[in-house]
Amino acid sequence: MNGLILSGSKNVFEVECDDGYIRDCAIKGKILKASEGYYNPLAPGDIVTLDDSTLEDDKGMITDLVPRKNRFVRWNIKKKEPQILAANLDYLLIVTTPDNPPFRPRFVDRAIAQAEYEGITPVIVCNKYDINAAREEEFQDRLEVWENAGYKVIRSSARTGEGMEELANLIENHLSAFVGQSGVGKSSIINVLDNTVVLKTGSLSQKYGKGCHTTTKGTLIHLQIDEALVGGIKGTTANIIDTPGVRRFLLNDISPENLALYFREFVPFIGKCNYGMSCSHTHEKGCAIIQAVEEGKISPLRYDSWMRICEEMKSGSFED
Ligand SMILES: Nc1nc2c(ncn2[C@@H]2O[C@H](COP(=O)(O)OP(=O)(O)OP(=O)(O)O)[C@@H](O)[C@H]2O)c(=O)[nH]1
Ligand SMILES: [Zn+2]
Repeated sequence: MNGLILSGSKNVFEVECDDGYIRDCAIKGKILKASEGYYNPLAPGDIVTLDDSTLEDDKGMITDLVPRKNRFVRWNIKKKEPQILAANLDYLLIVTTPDNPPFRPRFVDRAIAQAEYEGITPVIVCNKYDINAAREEEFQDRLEVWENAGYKVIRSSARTGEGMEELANLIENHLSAFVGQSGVGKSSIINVLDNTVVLKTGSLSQKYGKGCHTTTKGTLIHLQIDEALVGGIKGTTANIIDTPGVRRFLLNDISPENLALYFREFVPFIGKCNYGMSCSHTHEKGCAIIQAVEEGKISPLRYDSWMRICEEMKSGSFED
């Protein structure tokens, strides 16, 4: 039988099995090959195979991992290992705010780059759009820069409901993961999309005798989207992985030399510099990327962001 990983830590995983039961499962025998070198072997969104012969009503053993479509990974600076936050995603919803917590465009740019690297579609959800700081020019400019580069930006407020229909229509029938700093409003958004979710997770925990909803680990949640958000249609669902709020988001598996490949609007110019692929795009004469910045084809804000992320990767020191 197969199952879907809802949550888990290093050893025990909550698996929603094809027969509808949710079981606590450990991995049978050695670690899974596909996950060697990672902090966690499995993540919410993973599909696994269970050992039929040892299956109990509430327990089981994981024998295999069904190959992933993609996975969203971050470098876990404390554990010094890459950490898989979610697997098999359709969208990565990068939640940010104009203020409170402070706007961190580079957090968003890093998350976009990592999503591009993994082949996941990133979407920027600018929550708390109701607050005054959202009116500031610098902030508005950034949102436009992302839009001009080809990314979808949803201006949302869990407080006023703005943008919630747009978000609901995007995520319906898909699997998406939220990433963002702590306090940007991920849980609040989920509660607006489905105001029964708290109740539902509560009864689920009760049924299985444990409190499974902590914010320290990612959890896959089945949403029944509020019908008012989807044109009055009942029974619209979406799957969401709520990842723990992170203060910093560090890139994994991407080198400073390759970073430009994951800045979408840089790609048409890569390889066209006078020094070809050995160009560092920082000072060289005849650099196609610098020229694109000068001609307004690449935003100076994104170029600056790219340069700072390159520098922090080389130096190993991170500001925000
Ligand atoms: N003004 C305003 N406040 C909001 C909005 N969304 C959330 N908040 C507030 O922001 C605070 C943090 O919201 P949460 O939903 O707990 O944030 P979170 O991203 O889930 O935080 P973590 O669980 O720590 O990762 C709460 O006090 C919310 O009431 C919004 O759209 N506008
Ligand atoms: Zn160049």
